[in-house]
Amino acid sequence: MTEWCAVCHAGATQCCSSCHSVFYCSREHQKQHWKFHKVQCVPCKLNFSAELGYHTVATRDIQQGEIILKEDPVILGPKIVSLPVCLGCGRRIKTAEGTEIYKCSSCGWPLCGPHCKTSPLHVPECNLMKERGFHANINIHGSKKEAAYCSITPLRCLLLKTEDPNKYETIMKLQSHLEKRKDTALYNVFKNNIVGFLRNALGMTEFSEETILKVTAILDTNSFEIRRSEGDIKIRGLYPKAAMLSHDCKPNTKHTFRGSQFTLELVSTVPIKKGEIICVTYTQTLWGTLARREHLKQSKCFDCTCERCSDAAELGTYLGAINCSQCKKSDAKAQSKMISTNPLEATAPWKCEVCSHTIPGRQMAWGNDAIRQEIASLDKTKPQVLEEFLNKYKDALHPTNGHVLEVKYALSQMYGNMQKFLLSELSDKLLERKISLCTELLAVADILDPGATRLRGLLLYDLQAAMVVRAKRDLASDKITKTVAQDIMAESMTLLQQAAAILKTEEDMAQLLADKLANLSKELEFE
Ligand SMILES: C[S@@+](CC[C@H](N)C(=O)[O-])C[C@H]1O[C@@H](n2cnc3c(N)ncnc32)[C@H](O)[C@@H]1O
Repeated sequence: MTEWCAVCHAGATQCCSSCHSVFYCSREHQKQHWKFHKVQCVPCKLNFSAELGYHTVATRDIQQGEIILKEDPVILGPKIVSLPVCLGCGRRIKTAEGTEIYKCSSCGWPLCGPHCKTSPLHVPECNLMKERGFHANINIHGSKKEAAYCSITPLRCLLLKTEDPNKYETIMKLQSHLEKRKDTALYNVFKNNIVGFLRNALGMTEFSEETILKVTAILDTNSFEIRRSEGDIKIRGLYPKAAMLSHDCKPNTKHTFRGSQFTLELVSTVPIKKGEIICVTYTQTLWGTLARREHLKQSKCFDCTCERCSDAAELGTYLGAINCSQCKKSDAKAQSKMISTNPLEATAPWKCEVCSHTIPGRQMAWGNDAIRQEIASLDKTKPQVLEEFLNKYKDALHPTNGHVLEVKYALSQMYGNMQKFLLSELSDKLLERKISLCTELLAVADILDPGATRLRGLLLYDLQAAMVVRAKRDLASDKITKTVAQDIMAESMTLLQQAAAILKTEEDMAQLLADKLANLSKELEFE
């Protein structure tokens, strides 16, 4: 196929080596065009299909760990249901016993302090509320989520209509699924509180109920959740280019949010071939298919049919599986697994792979909900509570069932990291437990969240740290020779280097890992 020069439209002989999607007749024209092209130069392009709608595909082979896209948000704001956050910077507002929280003197919304009053994020809404005579009266109670925040991000989008019409138009072009959402129980609630607040309390009658609900639905369909442990931030943002990424339950990218602008950085976690779809996950990797598909249907209005969802064994991980109660009666050792007879149909019966015992799909869904609620109610500060949970369900749930993995992951993070369970203070038994938890979780992550993913990075980091402590103890008690200890230390160094390569894009981990690598290098030099 003939390509044409982006500058003079003559037949082109060369293309941009970075994105492979713009062509030139000569080096001179490529140089001339760079000042326009550099802002659009990404190794991906937009495609459309009946199944996915708009989605993004690679325009050249992309290596693992490459930055594919950097994008600033067009809007940032609180989530629909949010813990109290500062409307100036997005940080969590914490209330200490007996202390007053700071509130904006103009509009009454909680802020970190006077400096956040003039934040560009907050000024437009603050001016509007002041102008319309609205003063918020929010009482913050500890860590209770506040429904009042639900209107703020839609309000910020609507204010762009006059402040920045181009951004407003970009937002309004995004997919909303409004027709599917409109008559749901959730959107009936939004009619009262978001539409009611904006039109009645703020007098924004220039925006119809339909437009306000559309903006709300666009946010629900396209927002990225922004989590940052540093600064305790959990808000949402709209990134129109990144919003074109489709979902897959085994994604090939990860993303982080950098700096005070919350710039989204999309990084490939595995090598991606030219023409392949570049995807993210809109849900949780360690959830089973029933839970993931239900979440995607509710929040993003589609039925996921990806390779993982279509496979009852979840690519061999058996993440949704339970143990068969009938088989166990005849053979206590058998771990016969029950999996769905049709994973793309939530009500399909589940069947034992060995004895054909079946249970209705609805019963599985109830069981999963009950266990999810039980996990939510567990005291996550006490490892023994989580160990008791695992013990209680060891006969019923398969060892790699998503509920079990969620609790095992929490335990792997507690052992070695929390007060009274610091790595150097762990008993030999608990140290062994930490190593086996990390190893088990890594085996699943290697399949479902492979490559340079945060989950694998954190697990590799934790695993190597525990291996180093165990090797030192074993050497001190003459259980192993110095040569064996050195081999283990070298293996740990390899794991740490892998973790560092994966987590170097994570702002909160980069420095910690650099220090760790330096320390371990010194230890490796030991006699
Ligand atoms: C953030 S938007 C992505 C852009 C969207 N495809 C468009 O055309 O504007 C999310 C929506 O894309 C569609 N989508 C994304 N991933 C999908 C998938 N794996 N299967 C089916 N639809 C998908 C769904 O309609 C979903 O609500």
